[in-house]
Amino acid sequence: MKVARVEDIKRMDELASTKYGISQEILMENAGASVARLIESFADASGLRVVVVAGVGNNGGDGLVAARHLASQGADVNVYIIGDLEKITTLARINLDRIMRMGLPVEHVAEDISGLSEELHQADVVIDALFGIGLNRPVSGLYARVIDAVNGSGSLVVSVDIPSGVNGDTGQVMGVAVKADYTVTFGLPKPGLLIYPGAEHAGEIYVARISYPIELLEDENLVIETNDPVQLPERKPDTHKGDYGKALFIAGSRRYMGAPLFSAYSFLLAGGGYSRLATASNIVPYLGSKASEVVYEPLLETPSGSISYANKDRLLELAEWADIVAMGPGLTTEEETLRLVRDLVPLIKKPLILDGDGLTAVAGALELIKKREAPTILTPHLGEVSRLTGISVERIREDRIGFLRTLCRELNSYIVLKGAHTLVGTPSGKIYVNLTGNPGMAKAGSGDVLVGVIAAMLGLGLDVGEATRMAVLVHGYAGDYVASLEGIDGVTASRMMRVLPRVLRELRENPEDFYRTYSLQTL
Ligand SMILES: NC(=O)C1=CN([C@@H]2O[C@H](COP(=O)(O)OP(=O)(O)OC[C@H]3O[C@@H](n4cnc5c(N)ncnc54)[C@H](O)[C@@H]3O)[C@@H](O)[C@H]2O)[C@@H](O)CC1
Ligand SMILES: [K+]
Repeated sequence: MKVARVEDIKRMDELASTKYGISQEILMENAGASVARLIESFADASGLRVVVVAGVGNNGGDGLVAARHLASQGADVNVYIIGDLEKITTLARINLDRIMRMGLPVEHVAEDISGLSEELHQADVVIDALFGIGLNRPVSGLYARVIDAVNGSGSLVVSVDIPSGVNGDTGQVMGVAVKADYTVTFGLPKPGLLIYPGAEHAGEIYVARISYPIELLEDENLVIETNDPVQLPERKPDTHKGDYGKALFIAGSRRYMGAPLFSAYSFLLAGGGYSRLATASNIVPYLGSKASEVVYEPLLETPSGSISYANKDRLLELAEWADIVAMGPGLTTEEETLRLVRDLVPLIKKPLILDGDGLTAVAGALELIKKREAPTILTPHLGEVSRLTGISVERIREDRIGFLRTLCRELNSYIVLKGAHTLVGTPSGKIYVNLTGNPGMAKAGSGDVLVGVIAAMLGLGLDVGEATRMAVLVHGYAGDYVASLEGIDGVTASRMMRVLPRVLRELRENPEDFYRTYSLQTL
């Protein structure tokens, strides 16, 4: 499903009216009605005690429409307007007038919120229509007190479009924000509902289409979407291992034996054809006993046991042989090895996945990546991308999507920005918000599995963008599967690796299950 930023919604809104004659008033009516419909789907409206907390913008207008619909179903609705009535929008004013003529109790709250607080406690359902995507500054004063009162009410909270106080584009909490049980969002989901901390405030998300034409909902200009599965290429009968990718992993050291194993073996378990692991010679016997399907290339070591610079020419030869190269897992940060990585990056003419210590190697030398002609895939978490770019984690968090779009273009790379939720960006400026995965995966080794899965998806024949995002989806799905078996604390790289084949089979044979679990619900 596409995801709409505030600027996208404004464009859709404009087009709905100019191109299709669907006025803002119709959209507001549908929006408010959909909120009422959701509430009616889980509670009998008759006698239901509903409190609507409305601002003076169009988000408040939606709340007033919901109030009217619920009242006409017999609900006991109380409306509180918060904000400067001089600034009320035309449509909110029209809808305020309607409910006043219907005799609904409406109170304007200017300072004292004790009456409102009392009502909030008594309510069965609170409709949060204070701010929507028009929020443009931090919340303070009366508004902050009202939001605190909503959060402290203990009543069920339904947010209109987005929890008030959450930034629609970035998911940042602008001072304080409503914690909703449900959010009904209009047209398309907003990035702020999918990115943390906004995602945590949104509760269960419902998308109400409010009669936007499909053409607008699927517009090519919408650059963000949820990461939905792409079709996995079939394994045809008349094929051999070379048809599923020849992958070269440059990984590992005497200190890190798991990382190379997880990468090189996950490649095979996720469907890849030929896995070759170039690694510190001392650890090859151990790795061979763990994964004998992998082909090993024992490399010369530095005295401390990481891959030495002397292997450069041999590694370039191997890269010539390979279809895909992955470099980084468990390499250590020994300067000699990092120098080797830096020198190899621009010379490798194949799609290159750079992870972990491979990313550390190029921090401060990003021109090496820019120079590459073959595709580059980077898989940093927030800390690594901060080191890579010199931009602080806090700054990146303020607008992950905007940051990632810029970086992908600047580095001409596909970038997986790990975290909740993981984002995948492409050089052309597309962003995919991944919805699989869980906090149990925040554990050593997890990223190494991802490297192998990306290589496998390339090996299966997906293009680079599809392979990267499908790998992220599969990886998270595997983490969720293990969590369902072992509990969230029991998610480990080796368990995830072992369930990769099952996850792929599910996606091939039973994709409906994926959609049932991960799709946003529509109203
Ligand atoms: N554009 C669309 O396609 C549709 C929009 N609709 C609704 O319209 C909403 C957007 O409406 P608006 O643009 O009027 O904006 P909002 O209703 O979200 O809020 C804007 C109002 O809040 C004030 N405000 C912003 N930040 C504040 C802060 N921190 N403290 C105090 N006041 C603050 C603004 O000055 C303005 O008065 C959407 O979220 C949605 O609920 C729906 O009616 C359906 C269609
Ligand atoms: K809201």
